[in-house]
Amino acid sequence: MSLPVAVIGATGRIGSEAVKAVSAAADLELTATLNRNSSLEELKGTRVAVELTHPDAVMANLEYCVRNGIHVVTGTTGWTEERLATLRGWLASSPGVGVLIAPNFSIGAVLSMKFAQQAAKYFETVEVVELHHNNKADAPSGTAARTAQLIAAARDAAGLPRQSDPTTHGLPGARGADVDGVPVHSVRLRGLLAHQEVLLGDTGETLTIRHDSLHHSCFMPGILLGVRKVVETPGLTFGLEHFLDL
Ligand SMILES: NC(=O)C1=CN([C@@H]2O[C@H](COP(=O)(O)OP(=O)(O)OC[C@H]3O[C@@H](n4cnc5c(N)ncnc54)[C@H](OP(=O)(O)O)[C@@H]3O)[C@@H](O)[C@H]2O)C=CC1
Ligand SMILES: O=C(O)C1=N[C@H](C(=O)O)C[C@H](O)C1
Repeated sequence: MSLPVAVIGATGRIGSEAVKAVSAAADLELTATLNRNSSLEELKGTRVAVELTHPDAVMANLEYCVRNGIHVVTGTTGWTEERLATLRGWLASSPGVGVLIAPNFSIGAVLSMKFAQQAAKYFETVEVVELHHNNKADAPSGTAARTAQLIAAARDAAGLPRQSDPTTHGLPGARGADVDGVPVHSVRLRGLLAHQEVLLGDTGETLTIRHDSLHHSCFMPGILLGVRKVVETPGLTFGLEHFLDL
């Protein structure tokens, strides 16, 4: 029997690709496609909602799904500790429901985050540069924020001090956003999709870990994996790496 799956944000750049991917999967049945004007009542009969909308919309969508026993796979950005705590509260009242939040569904991007995490303790300095299309609502990207958090945690665990910044003269923003002590720089450019470089430097050498998403199809294997796994994984899973054998 196929698994009933809906896509919320089905008219969007990634959502429209997800509609095609779910439709093409023999073990999944596309039951509903929702956009900004849809009623969440259309999710009736759905077991997994793929949620790909906007930081302003994601919380209401997740609250409805969790309260109605619908598992969720979301890639929407804008997560804060406060939002995660609210979501955990809803999940505590619906213990059988699973939610996967994936800052990035692309396998290459997940690997690049892992590699950055592994390299972090060997370099005194590290900065993240993310580059995206010019219609993106959030900065830094969810992937860059997560990458910086993972790097910072790895540095802390290894006993490395916070990086010092010698800048005494500069314009606001010139050194990027500070994510747990890691500078993150955001570029928005027509023609790009999603790209990231982690730059690590120490005496006499640098290491650059770069990932490029060239088409939204790169996110689909991760979304489909998430849909199949989330039904058997109650509670909150943060990061696709937990569903991969890394
Ligand atoms: N985790 C990952 O791997 C990836 C995550 N993303 C994230 O996914 C999200 C969507 O990205 P993208 O597809 O580029 O965005 P788009 O703007 O192209 O699409 C957004 C979709 O969400 C709907 N939407 C927007 N606002 C609302 C709202 N207030 N209520 C309900 N629905 C709404 C839109 O409907 P309508 O057409 O009616 O406006 C549209 O279907 C972003 O947060 C992005 O960062 C993107 C790519 C990969
Ligand atoms: O908005 C996008 O396009 C993307 N958003 C996600 C993010 O913020 O990290 C994932 C990927 O970078 C594409």
